[in-house]
Amino acid sequence: MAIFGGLFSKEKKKSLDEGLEKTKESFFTKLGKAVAGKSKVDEEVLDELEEVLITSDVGVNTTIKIIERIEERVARDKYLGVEELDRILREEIAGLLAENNTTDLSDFSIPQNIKPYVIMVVGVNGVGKTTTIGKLAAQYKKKGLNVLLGAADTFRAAAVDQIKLWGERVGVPVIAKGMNTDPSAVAFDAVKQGVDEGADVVIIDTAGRLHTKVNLMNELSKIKRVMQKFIPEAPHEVLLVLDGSTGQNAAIQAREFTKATDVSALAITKLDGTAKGGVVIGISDEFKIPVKYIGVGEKVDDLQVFNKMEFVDSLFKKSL
Ligand SMILES: Nc1nc2c(ncn2[C@@H]2O[C@H](COP(=O)(O)OP(=O)(O)OP(=O)(O)O)[C@@H](O)[C@H]2O)c(=O)[nH]1
Repeated sequence: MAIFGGLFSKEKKKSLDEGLEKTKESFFTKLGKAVAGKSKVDEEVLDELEEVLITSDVGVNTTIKIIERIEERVARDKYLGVEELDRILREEIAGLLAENNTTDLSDFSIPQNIKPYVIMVVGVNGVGKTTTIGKLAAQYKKKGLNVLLGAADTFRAAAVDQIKLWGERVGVPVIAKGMNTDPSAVAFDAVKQGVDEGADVVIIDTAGRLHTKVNLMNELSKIKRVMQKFIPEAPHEVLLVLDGSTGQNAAIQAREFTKATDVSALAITKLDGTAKGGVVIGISDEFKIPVKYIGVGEKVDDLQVFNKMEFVDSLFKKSL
């Protein structure tokens, strides 16, 4: 597979620790300030900790849960030294995420008994949808799967060009009809071709117009209806892409989208360039939909399969 010699970087793959560097740095700086000069975890320290979690984009509801758990521990253990706060916080966050019964993927895999496995990708403009599709296609291709992409984001000419470019880079066919064509017609053709040619995975890009607009939701419903003419169960996955660097905005988008369409998986991108990575904790806690992927860079191999415990471990590992 010569193409991957050039496609996947020869440099050492970016680790999760590297990807979360900014989040970690900011989090521990704030935490350090919060406990400076204190010896035990008391109400004042907990108030400061609450502030640290909220300003780290963990989200209000998840922050309250974490603080309540630590309060219970303080009440139980009577005395907790501030030097234990890191460990306790890590345990409580890990415990909280473990209670969300979503299953983490172990690698980039798709169910073996579904062919083609149809993934419809949704999300607002600029969150990294097309990039995520390209990265996913590359991972599936690397596994020897036949992938086909559908350029159903026909709202902007650049979106069609961008996905075509990814198709060329990765070496997978792209079904496109150009700008302003009917997105459901593109989805129809992509799924039909996927079936005709025995593709393993069909990934459909969709327009990222404002999720509050009823017409976008109608459009997504139409795309679904049309592909269901070929495969009644399609799409097998609706992947919502969120931009992690927008912090709480990403959580708001997740709420809006999940109300409007049956999202079945989440991808949170751009964690490398931000100190707002705490948003992943809030989103993993709040939604019963699995966070399947996280983006930690622009390169093709900077998409990682999300693992809750690895994420928490990495967040609390202080140095690289
Ligand atoms: N640093 C970083 N940049 C990313 C990541 N994922 C995507 N990007 C960048 O984010 C920008 C937007 O990504 P696109 O894939 O064009 O986003 P989109 O949602 O398809 O946007 P539209 O095509 O405008 O709808 C691009 O410059 C990507 O390279 C990531 O994980 N880390």
